Amino acid sequence: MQLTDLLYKIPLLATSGSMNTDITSLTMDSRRVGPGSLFVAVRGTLTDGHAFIETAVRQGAAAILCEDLPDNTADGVAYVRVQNTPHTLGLIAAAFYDRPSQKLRLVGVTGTNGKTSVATLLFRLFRALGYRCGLLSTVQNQIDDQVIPATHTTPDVITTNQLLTQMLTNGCQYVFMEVSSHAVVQERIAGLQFAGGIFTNITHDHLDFHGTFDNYIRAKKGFFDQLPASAFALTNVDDKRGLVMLQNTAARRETYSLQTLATFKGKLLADTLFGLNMLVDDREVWFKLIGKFNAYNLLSVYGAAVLLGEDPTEVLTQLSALMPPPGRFEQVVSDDKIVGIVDYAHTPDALQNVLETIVGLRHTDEQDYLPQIITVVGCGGNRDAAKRPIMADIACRFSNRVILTSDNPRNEDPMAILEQMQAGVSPVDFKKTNTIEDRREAIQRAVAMARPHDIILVAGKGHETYQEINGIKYDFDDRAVLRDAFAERRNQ
Ligand SMILES: CC(=O)N[C@H]1[C@@H](OP(=O)(O)OP(=O)(O)OC[C@H]2O[C@@H](n3ccc(=O)[nH]c3=O)[C@H](O)[C@@H]2O)O[C@H](CO)[C@@H](O)[C@@H]1O[C@H](C)C(=O)N[C@@H](C)C(=O)N[C@H](CCC(=O)O)C(=O)O
Ligand SMILES: Nc1ncnc2c1ncn2[C@@H]1O[C@H](COP(=O)(O)OP(=O)(O)OP(=O)(O)O)[C@@H](O)[C@H]1O
Ligand SMILES: N[C@H](CCC[C@H](N)C(=O)O)C(=O)O
Ligand SMILES: [Mg+2]
Repeated sequence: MQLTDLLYKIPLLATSGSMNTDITSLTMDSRRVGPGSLFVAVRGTLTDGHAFIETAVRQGAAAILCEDLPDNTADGVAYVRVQNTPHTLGLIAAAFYDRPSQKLRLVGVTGTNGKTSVATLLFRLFRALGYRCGLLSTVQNQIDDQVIPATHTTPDVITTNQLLTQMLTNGCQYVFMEVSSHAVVQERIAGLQFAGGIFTNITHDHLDFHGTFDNYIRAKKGFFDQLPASAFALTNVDDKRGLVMLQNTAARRETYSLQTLATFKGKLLADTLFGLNMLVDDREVWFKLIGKFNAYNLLSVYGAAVLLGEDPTEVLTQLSALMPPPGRFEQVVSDDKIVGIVDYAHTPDALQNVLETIVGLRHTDEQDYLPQIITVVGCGGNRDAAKRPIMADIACRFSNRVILTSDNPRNEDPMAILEQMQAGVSPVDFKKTNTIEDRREAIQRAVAMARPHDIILVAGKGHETYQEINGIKYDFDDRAVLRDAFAERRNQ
């Protein structure tokens, strides 16, 4: 495609070289530049892509898109200066791939917690309703049955356009994707046309990246600000910031709630270890998911499906048969009835929700013995440090025993992270905590201390199948470790 076609309608600040150059690939990473590439220089958090313009030229780049032109330009290479390269990249990627997002119905889900759950449920629901579908999520990307590993919650905008193109080729009519706050700020959704947007909730997370909670709210709201008038914007009005999200959107405003008047109204009747019983728009339904937070997730999925034109009764029938996504309240039960729960709760709010759910379920158990709750939890390295003491405190408040351990230390010292977690534990709670840096040992210890009917929550990693330490991802799966520990207990 010619550079001039890619730049159609894009405000240019300066150009040099021929705009009729043929562009055969797009990239924002100099290491991927080849002959015919358009290299887009993006200022990142670690380095500045502008520093790699010369490298890109040496590797055969046909054109450079940047915010600052280099002092020396090379002959035969086109240079284009724009105000905002990541945003422009989104527009160019859409043009380069012939606007796949406009040819199918793309629905985005944003919020601190619940994005994967809602996007995955929508994907499974629409497949059950007979459509071919695509999914872009933290756990994995999917084109019908074909699984494509995911590296981010929201891929970069080039990858997204490539995947959408593949989805179109495979006949997908609907695509459901998670929209992380990082992605909004880094313009990873620029140029995508959404048919709908869903807001789940907003609580403490990622303050390392956004700086303040207000910036974090603004980032999430940025998704709704860019929705077109043809889209729907479906928000959770029970969340304090639910309506703020829709303040400036051009999209049709719709709401869901378990507490007040809304377009889609739910009422929780029962929350058990076997599932949720709810009234959804006055119809009584049993779902296989557990926990009040999932009542919200289900209600938003139902609302979105109805807004996309599906029959409410059919939607509820199919939805009631769906299982939770991997690593979300996933149960591993021992022969002697210790209940292991692996959950991706990696924020204070998620941890509290899951533990409140477990406390509630525990009381429904008809044993003489009140089961104990043992929580194994850690916090990721190179991520929001402010949540560490808070999560440790929450774990203690809702559990009988807590084992603090590692969760993807990345490039940080695991013991330093654990000390920051310990700082959140009150002196009274301290005696119920242990700190075991090695996550496998921590889970084994929890299993050793449990009695039949006790509940072990292993929080933070959910579906993850690795533990990342100093840039290396070692095989690690909470579910497998729990299963092994249960098997060992049986053999003793
Ligand atoms: C903090 C963050 O979001 N970082 C992302 C960002 O990296 P960055 O801004 O630090 O990039 P950089 O390394 O400074 O490089 C700047 C530019 O120079 C380019 N470069 C760099 C080196 C080189 O030799 N040549 C070159 O051209 C890079 O390709 C980049 O375009 O842009 C990169 C390229 O797209 C991403 O891979 C990277 O994700 C990192 C790996 C990451 O861990 N991100 C997490 C925090 C994230 O995005 N998480 C959210 C989910 C959060 C949630 O739970 O809600 C997600 O959407 O996954
Ligand atoms: N609607 C919700 N409200 C609060 N907590 C939730 C909700 N849905 C799920 N959770 C909790 O948050 C955890 C993560 O859920 P999920 O993976 O769906 O969120 P996410 O927004 O995709 O997370 P990420 O930002 O890592 O992509 C779950 O394991 C559960 O503990
Ligand atoms: N999407 C989140 C996932 C965190 C999961 C947790 N296991 C961790 O590694 O901190 C992030 O990248 O911040
Ligand atoms: Mg997710």
